[in-house]
Amino acid sequence: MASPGQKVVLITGCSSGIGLRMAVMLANDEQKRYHVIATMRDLKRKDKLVEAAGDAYGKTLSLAVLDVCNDDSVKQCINGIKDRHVDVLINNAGIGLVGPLESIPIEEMKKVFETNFFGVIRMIKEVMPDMKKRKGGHIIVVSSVMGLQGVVFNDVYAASKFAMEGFCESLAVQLLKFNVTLSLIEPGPVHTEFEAKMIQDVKQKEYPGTDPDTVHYFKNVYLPSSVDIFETLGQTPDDIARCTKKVIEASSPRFRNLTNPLYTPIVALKYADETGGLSVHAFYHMLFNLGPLMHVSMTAMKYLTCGCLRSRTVSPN
Ligand SMILES: NC(=O)C1=CN([C@@H]2O[C@H](COP(=O)(O)OP(=O)(O)OC[C@H]3O[C@@H](n4cnc5c(N)ncnc54)[C@H](OP(=O)(O)O)[C@@H]3O)[C@@H](O)[C@H]2O)C=CC1
Ligand SMILES: CC1=C(/C=C/C(C)=C/C=C/C(C)=C/C=O)C(C)(C)CCC1
Repeated sequence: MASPGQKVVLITGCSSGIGLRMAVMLANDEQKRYHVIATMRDLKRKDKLVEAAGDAYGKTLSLAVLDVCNDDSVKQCINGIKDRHVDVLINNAGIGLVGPLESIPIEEMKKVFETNFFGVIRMIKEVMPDMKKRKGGHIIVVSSVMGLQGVVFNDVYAASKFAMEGFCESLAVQLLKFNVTLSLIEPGPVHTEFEAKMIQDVKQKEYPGTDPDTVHYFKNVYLPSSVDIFETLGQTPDDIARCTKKVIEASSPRFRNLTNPLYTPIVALKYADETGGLSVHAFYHMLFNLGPLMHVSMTAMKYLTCGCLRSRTVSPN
């Protein structure tokens, strides 16, 4: 239970990756300002978190079951908290989906929206009314740079994060009236199970219903570039946890928080040309023309800082 003066922080998806490191970092705050309720859908996966939390486990960190896709699970978890009082809600749970669109069953796409979009909404709907009543609270949503700029072969995942961005932009204005803050965390590539699951998934899949050219572009052009981007620009889950802690502790937290300055130019491109042509053609050129010749991430960085970018990207060829 939280001690007087401690903020109650509830985090979703703490069995691995970013959620796990956020829980550990906040629970080990030197000034003991937080009581962390680290949630996961399956407590059988708790060992890594418990080990990483060390002495904080059972003191400033407690565990609870929560599946963001299940109404009853969300209600039960929040009802189990003293006075249903959550000061900071961190919506972190999420799943990826990558591959040629033709090969992905609609059911799999719905699972992505059910987790990344409706999962967050389900959490906010449960916690927000109490925050509004108390005239205080902070809702954090782990979105992604792919919520701001789409990436080839990540069509549905990017769409789920774009949906989240629109939802949050709309809700943030109303919440301000109730002194409730809403912040988005926008990580670029991060080394977690998310990346490992993607690589594992790709190895197993056959891509039925997809023409050989598309499979070739996905496997032999996109994937090596993606691996290269992760290697060159990838952050650690601790980087994201540190950034999120700063957002929680800021006197006036920003609405959008990009975590990776190296990735920022890739996102900024769309704001340089409102027609959208610049980013579509720049990414085409980087992937299909420059990518196979050298490391795409190095090329991307040089390319994006080049003054003649616009004239080089009006035509894809
Ligand atoms: N890694 C990256 O490159 C980036 C990740 N992000 C975002 O960061 C967030 C965390 O991902 P990351 O740590 O990288 O990936 P991980 O796969 O390591 O962690 C995802 C977590 O979400 C949990 N989860 C999935 N579905 C549910 C559910 N229905 N209910 C509760 N928990 C669930 C997983 O639990 P379980 O163990 O049960 O599967 C796991 O704990 C996601 O929202 C992701 O979109 C954003 C930008 C980049
Ligand atoms: C291939 C490729 C790209 C890949 C970007 C990737 C792979 C980003 C991954 C982001 C993640 C994993 C976000 C998670 O939410 C760029 C840079 C757009 C440039 C064009 C070619």
